[in-house]
Amino acid sequence: MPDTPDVPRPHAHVHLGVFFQGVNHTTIWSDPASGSQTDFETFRRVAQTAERGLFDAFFLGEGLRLREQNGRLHDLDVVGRPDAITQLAALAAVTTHIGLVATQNVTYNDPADLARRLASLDVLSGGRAAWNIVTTDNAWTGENFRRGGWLDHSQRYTRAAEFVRAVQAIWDGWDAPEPVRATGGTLDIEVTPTVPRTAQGHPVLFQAGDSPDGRDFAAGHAEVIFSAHGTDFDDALAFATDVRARTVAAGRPEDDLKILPGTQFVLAATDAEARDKARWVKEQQVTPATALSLLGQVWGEDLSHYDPDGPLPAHDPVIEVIGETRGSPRRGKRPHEIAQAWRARAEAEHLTIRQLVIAQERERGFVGSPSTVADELVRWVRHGASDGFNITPWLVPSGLDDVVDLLVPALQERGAYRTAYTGTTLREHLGLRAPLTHRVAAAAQV
Ligand SMILES: Cc1cc2nc3c(=O)[nH]c(=O)nc-3n(C[C@H](O)[C@H](O)[C@H](O)COP(=O)(O)O)c2cc1C
Repeated sequence: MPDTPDVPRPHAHVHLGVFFQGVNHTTIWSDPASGSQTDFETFRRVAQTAERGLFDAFFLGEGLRLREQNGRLHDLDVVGRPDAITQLAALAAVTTHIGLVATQNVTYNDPADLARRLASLDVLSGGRAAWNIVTTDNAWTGENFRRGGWLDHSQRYTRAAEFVRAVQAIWDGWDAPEPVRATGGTLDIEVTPTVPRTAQGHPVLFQAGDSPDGRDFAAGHAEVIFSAHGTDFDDALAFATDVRARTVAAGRPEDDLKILPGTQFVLAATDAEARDKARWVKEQQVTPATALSLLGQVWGEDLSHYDPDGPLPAHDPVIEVIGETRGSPRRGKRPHEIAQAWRARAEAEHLTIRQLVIAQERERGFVGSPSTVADELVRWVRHGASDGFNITPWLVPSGLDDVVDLLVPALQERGAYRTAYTGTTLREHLGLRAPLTHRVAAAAQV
């Protein structure tokens, strides 16, 4: 790619992570080749494949309580996933370079405990750990914890900032003469650090949360932002531009915060074949049970006795608003309006329940031959729409094989992907500077 102002980052490389989604219907769990979402063998194969592909990181989300709909579990197709830090500790033993990212929330954890567990993972993995900081957007998780309930949106980010400052102080305070004291509206603690400093200073800080408060929090504290802007270039560029402006406003260089959107790749020998495959993937993702479960969220009742290959319910939804707190991506929206639009579409296009739910599924990610997708990824990073991608394979554990065997070489041919790991820590893989608190401390000493 030529060195022109039209290409603002002509030498930028693509960073890749793999997002193992333990629940949700992005992964096809019904395929005969699918592994179990709780079996270590599935995690091991995905992590080792990603490491073979020289990925920066293996990434796990977190859910401390199963999703519910009208008092019933409604995780789609599979239910339950093991604790992230425990899984990653096991993976540290069977990998050598890949970063290990644990999503952990700040609403229900405690800083001293979480600082210790994350630092332990970082020490034991030789500086490969990261913490994806989330606030958790549902109330029912709070019922699991002694504080009960949850915090409202702005309080969650106040708590997040106090929590992260406390954790960093604990990590940085390892050799300090006095215990670390951290106070604020949501905490008041005095901690003697228990784990030595790590090979990368301290774990890398990721963040996932998309509101203005969430973006400001990332701009102030995080080193990588995991976003949901991973399908449309213009949308991703607008997000990246906004986040970089916030990073500069927080007094940091704009490239201090790397942007890795979650996304999905469907690859085949030709673009046309990939489009056919993408249609098939979408159909497999929405199983009959998933179609009825997603429909039930809109109607506000259990519709599992309906025929997924039959028409939509003739009656209206039994709720006025889709519950804020029960794990629906359409939460807060008006079910009567959605039902009306869905019925109209089903009638006009002669769609059954399942066909309609499939048609309503949003596009996710990139579809094409390895060379088409590689060109597109290079365009994204070299035009600043992201620094790379956090890929959710649609099948585990084998769904990453073609990415590593076909897409990675295509990126390497374009000079946009490493050909070997040059460092050992996740901070080095991502090209990050020293932790922010270390730089601030060093500047204060000059
Ligand atoms: C891409 C992305 C991934 C997320 N992953 C998780 C997760 O694994 N566990 C969790 O509890 N919350 C997760 N969240 C939710 C956030 O923690 C946050 O509670 C939610 O986005 C609401 O905050 P916001 O209004 O700032 O976006 C995620 C959010 C985003 C945008």
